[in-house]
Amino acid sequence: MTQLEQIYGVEKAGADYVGFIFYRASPRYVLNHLSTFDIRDLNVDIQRIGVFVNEDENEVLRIADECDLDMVQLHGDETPSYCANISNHYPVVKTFRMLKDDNILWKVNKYANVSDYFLFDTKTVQFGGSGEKFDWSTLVDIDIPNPYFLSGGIGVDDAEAINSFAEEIVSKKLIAVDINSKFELSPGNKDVRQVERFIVDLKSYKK
Ligand SMILES: O=C(O)c1ccccc1NCC(=O)[C@H](O)[C@H](O)COP(=O)(O)O
Repeated sequence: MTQLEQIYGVEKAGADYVGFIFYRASPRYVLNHLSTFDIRDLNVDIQRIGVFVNEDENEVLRIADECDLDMVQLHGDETPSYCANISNHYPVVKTFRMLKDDNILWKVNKYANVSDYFLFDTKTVQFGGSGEKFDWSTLVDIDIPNPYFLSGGIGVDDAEAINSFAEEIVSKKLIAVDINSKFELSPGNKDVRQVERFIVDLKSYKK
């Protein structure tokens, strides 16, 4: 998210989290649009997640403090000891950027005790926000140790497939669906009406 009005819009639509990209190379780099104090002073009842890519640890903590973030999402090649240091201060969402034949458990197990949540995304040179679909069927039958976010190219027409995935045993630990570029008019400019429609489609499953 990069625009205050849209943050209030997605909160009203029922989103549980909003994400802010603190990676300078991203077209969604939030500090080109909002200040850390804008983020801190948001009057929302919604969790604020800061997304970082291979950032200096002290800088992550400085920004998280200044914005009063609720969680830190580590979307690069951060090591388990890096995650452990950050998780002494903030809940950590560790992202795994997956290739088709990756051994998922081998990748995630060493992060189980040093992060609170996992997030599965597609591996691309952009790190994130690529719109490339992650094949979540690769998670079925795997005993994922931590609660996780599903991500990677999710669009408004995926609600039905996600609702089916939610029937799988592996989805017991699925806590949220992370949406991004497929809900944009341009990078960082969200289509709030599409977000509303998607949330209605997902919540109709929950009822
Ligand atoms: O969105 C970005 O520009 C970005 C850049 C670098 C690291 C992470 C980034 N986004 C983080 C996310 O969690 C995205 O929502 C996730 O990659 C999925 O994006 P999309 O494939 O566009 O749905």
